[in-house]
Amino acid sequence: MSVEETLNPLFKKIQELKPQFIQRLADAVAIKSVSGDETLRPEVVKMGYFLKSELEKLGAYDIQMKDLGIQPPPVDNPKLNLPPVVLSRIGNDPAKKTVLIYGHYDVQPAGIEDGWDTEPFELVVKEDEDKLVGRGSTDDKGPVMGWLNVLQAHKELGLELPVNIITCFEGMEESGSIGLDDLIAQEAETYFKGVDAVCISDNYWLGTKKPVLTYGLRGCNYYQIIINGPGADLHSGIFGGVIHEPMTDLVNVLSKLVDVNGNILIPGVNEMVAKVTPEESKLYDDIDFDVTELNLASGSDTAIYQSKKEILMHRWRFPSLSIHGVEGAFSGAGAKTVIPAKVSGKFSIRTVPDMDSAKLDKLVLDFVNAEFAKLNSKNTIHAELIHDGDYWVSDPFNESFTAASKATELVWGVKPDLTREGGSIPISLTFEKQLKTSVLLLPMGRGNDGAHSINEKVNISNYIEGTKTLGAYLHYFGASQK
Ligand SMILES: NCC(=O)N[C@@H](Cc1c[nH]cn1)C(=O)O
Ligand SMILES: [Zn+2]
Ligand SMILES: [Zn+2]
Repeated sequence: MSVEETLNPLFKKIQELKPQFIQRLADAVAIKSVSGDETLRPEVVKMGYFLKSELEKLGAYDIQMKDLGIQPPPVDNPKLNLPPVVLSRIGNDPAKKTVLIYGHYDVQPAGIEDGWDTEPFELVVKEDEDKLVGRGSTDDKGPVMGWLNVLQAHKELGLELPVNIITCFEGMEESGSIGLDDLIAQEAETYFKGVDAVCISDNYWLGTKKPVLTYGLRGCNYYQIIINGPGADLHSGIFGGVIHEPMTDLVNVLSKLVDVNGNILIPGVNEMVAKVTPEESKLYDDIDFDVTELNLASGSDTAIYQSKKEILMHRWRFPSLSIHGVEGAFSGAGAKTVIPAKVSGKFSIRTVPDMDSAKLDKLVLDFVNAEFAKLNSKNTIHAELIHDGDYWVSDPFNESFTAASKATELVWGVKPDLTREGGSIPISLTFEKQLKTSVLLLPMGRGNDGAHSINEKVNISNYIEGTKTLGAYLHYFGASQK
């Protein structure tokens, strides 16, 4: 039987199970597994056990909830446990290839007060708009549920899986994948022995119409600058103008890092970036994208660059520096006249080939300290790296990408574009190095899904056709020579 003949009943079954698949995503979204909020750590752990229970029902075995120990500083609670990594196996046939599926079950923070139209942790099904709205719907609970859906459809059909599967689902991806590097190194020759390919579904199409396969990611080095001043928050009418203010110092230092056109101002950073070659430049010509897609996805007309090539290069292959927020400052409604006593500014740099992470940290931290010294403030500063993760670029023409390309073309009726991505999945490079195997990024969602933003969604069609694509990928990959 051809792969396509096998896939026909599988696709029918996936279609038939659509209501159950949506319910599975709703159950997952309802768990507030925000890894960046220490108070919600029990919810992250609950989400890990939700996956364990689903995997058990779907026939996975040797399920191991890997304990990664205590979360290292900086952290408020010095005894905070990291959430478990969920390892499991489905199938152990030496004649079949083995695919490691990685996904993350933690999500970014979300609150209705951020501007969501609906409760972020209640999945809203909008059939008329083809949307499932809720935190994690596209990043990354939708795709993780997609893999479970594939297992369920096979089980209900009595259809044999074409490959052995190993799952590796983590709960700290949105917070730097703390602890996972070491686990992968430890398990490379044990639990993960014999893996032929790693498949990650944790990214997006470039736009809204054309599917893509992704062969590159930027890295991310995340920093904070803590400025300490008076012993307590103070009245600005009494102390304003007569003491050095931490917030003023912080704003001054932050303003030196990047200009309004996104140019990084820290000396030495841009010099580390690999030069664009004529061959690389040509790769951008055929990609289906333009500035209107960017404007639609950002919900604005605020693009710095107008040409496709400049936008994509600045998203994929040049570094960027974003200032994310300030902890400790007044941020509520109204007009509180306070001088915050201690503030912490958070920013990150998306890294690209050939930047050296340790060298970058030194350049950044030395620069921040030097700029603060120029202020002659009597406040104190502490600048530090919170977490880092490497960039990754791979070969998009290997067997795993070929299988994914066939799967995508079968489901969506069009050959996928080959893209890189501006976001980061720090563990991609670790898998490639430690398991000495290829990594493929096979996205489910669209470029306008609003990952990390308000009203995050996955289109219902992407959730269902994406599930089919994941299933088809396993079959095409399983059918190629071991
Ligand atoms: N879907 C991948 C993703 O959103 N990754 C995060 C990873 C990260 C790095 N530092 C904090 N989170 C991203 O922001 O790219
Ligand atoms: Zn993600
Ligand atoms: Zn994310």
